[in-house]
Amino acid sequence: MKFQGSLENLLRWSKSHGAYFDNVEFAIDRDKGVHGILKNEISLDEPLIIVPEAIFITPELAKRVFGLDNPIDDLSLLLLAKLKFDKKETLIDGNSLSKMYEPYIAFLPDSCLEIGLPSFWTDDEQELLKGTDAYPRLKRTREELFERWNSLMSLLNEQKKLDVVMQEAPLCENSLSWKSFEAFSWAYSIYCTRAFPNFLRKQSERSINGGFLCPIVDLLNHKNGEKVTWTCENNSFVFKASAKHIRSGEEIYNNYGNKSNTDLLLNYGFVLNDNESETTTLTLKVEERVIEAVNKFGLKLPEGSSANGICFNLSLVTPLPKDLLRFMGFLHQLSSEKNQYTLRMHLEGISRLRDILASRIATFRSWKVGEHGNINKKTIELVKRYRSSQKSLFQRAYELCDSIEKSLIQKYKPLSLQKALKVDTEFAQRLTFIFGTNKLDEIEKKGLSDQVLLLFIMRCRNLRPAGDSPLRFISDTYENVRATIKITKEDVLEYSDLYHSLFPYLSQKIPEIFAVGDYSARSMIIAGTVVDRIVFKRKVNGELYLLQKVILE
Ligand SMILES: C[S@@+](CC[C@H](N)C(=O)[O-])C[C@H]1O[C@@H](n2cnc3c(N)ncnc32)[C@H](O)[C@@H]1O
Repeated sequence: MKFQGSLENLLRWSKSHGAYFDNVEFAIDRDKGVHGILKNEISLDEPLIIVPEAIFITPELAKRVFGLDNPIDDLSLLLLAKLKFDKKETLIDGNSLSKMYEPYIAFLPDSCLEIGLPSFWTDDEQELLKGTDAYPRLKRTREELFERWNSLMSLLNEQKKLDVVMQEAPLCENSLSWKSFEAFSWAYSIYCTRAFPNFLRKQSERSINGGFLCPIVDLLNHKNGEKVTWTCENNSFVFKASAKHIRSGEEIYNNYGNKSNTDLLLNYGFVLNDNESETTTLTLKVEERVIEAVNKFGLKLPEGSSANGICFNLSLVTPLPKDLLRFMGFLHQLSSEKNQYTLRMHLEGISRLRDILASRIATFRSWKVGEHGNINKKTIELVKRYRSSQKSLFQRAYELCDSIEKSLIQKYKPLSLQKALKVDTEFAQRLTFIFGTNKLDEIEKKGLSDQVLLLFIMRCRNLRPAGDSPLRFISDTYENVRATIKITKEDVLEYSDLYHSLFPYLSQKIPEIFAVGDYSARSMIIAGTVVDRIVFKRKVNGELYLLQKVILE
């Protein structure tokens, strides 16, 4: 952290070039670093900070120094690295830029380590992020930066051998060569954490995604949702904050854009507690043919979806996107539901999604910091906060699965097996004889629910319920399956043991039920398909439902 002296020096320097911030005081503390505090309350449209263009560091300046025109940010980074690390003065039209910017450069954090972007953490520290959204992105950043630096060096005819080793955490000591990858990494970290978008200065060039450095305004910390305005007028950067909510003595925040903790962590090296803009990614993998079928079915998948992964974005506002729910439902479509999206698919999809979310949460819960390794304590704390905010989002999505499932059950009121058995008390009473209990929860605990369902479905068919009976749709579904099913050898093998464990024993012991109608092995196989088509098990309480086909919009 910088000392008060270098901050005062910077403030004096900026004022001598015409910067204005009379109602702002800048302070340094251990947790917040440098930050701005409101000295006097002012009216809403009064600027808090004005910085003249003369002290910006811009791509145009870099272009003039190097006499090159390409690529926009990389030359700016090189200029910054030159201003900090080059022992020789950087001159422009005979004037020394090094002297001009000395108070600003001297104030900036000295090393990548101090700036703290995860891309420059030690390998052991980076491993702490494994399994989060940040991990693959931070690996890419470092590699891309290395490529950018390499091409810049070729441009300057300074081509380094490609086997230059990327150091674990570039040290950025003052003795570094200004053209080194380490110096470039330092400049990148400074730009990443402090630069403003170029299009603010050149409104006509919105496509320019590079940045410029604007001293003083870059001393303000960030808060999501803070109402601030940035404008470039009369050759100056004008910063206004909605000072309505700020009292004198309180911190003035900037707003770097409402960002998720992954973005804040990777680009600024911190995270926010209770971040309202938090997002996370749920990546699901399916085969290419499934993706084709999903597209054909007309479901929208996130951009870039492929067999390598479909990345659904979960946010605090929308923890469970509709497209994700539909996709999960589609994965459980049966051939009898071709071109349809049914309540059963929807419930089954939600239930499976809940399992996936539960396993993500369990992975977050079981995460532990290894005992050894080159790891800074502050980094551990930061990663813990980041992981905890990501876990909360998965947790929220998980809880939402439960509440959506509950409201669907309340809305469509499907027939529970419990209720269905009340319609056929004769069958229900025999359950104690067959399974040792007629309590469904005990039967479920013994893992015998499937047998109850098969027997009950065969029974429903043999009962031939009347048109207005709540059990009628079960026998209708049975008939439907019977008319179309093609029984294979595998089906016979699958049900053989179970069938012979129950029959002819049941037909002999309870003939009033199991000797009336068709209780053949074939009938059990048909009932098995009926179970697939109509049964839904609510995992929260183990309750079994028999669903009539409901097609959802
Ligand atoms: C533009 S600078 C702001 C001034 C900075 N505090 C300093 O000491 O120079 C951005 C850096 O400030 C820190 N920062 C900004 N907002 C923060 C916040 N809300 N919580 C923690 N750190 C923050 C981060 O290190 C970030 O990379």
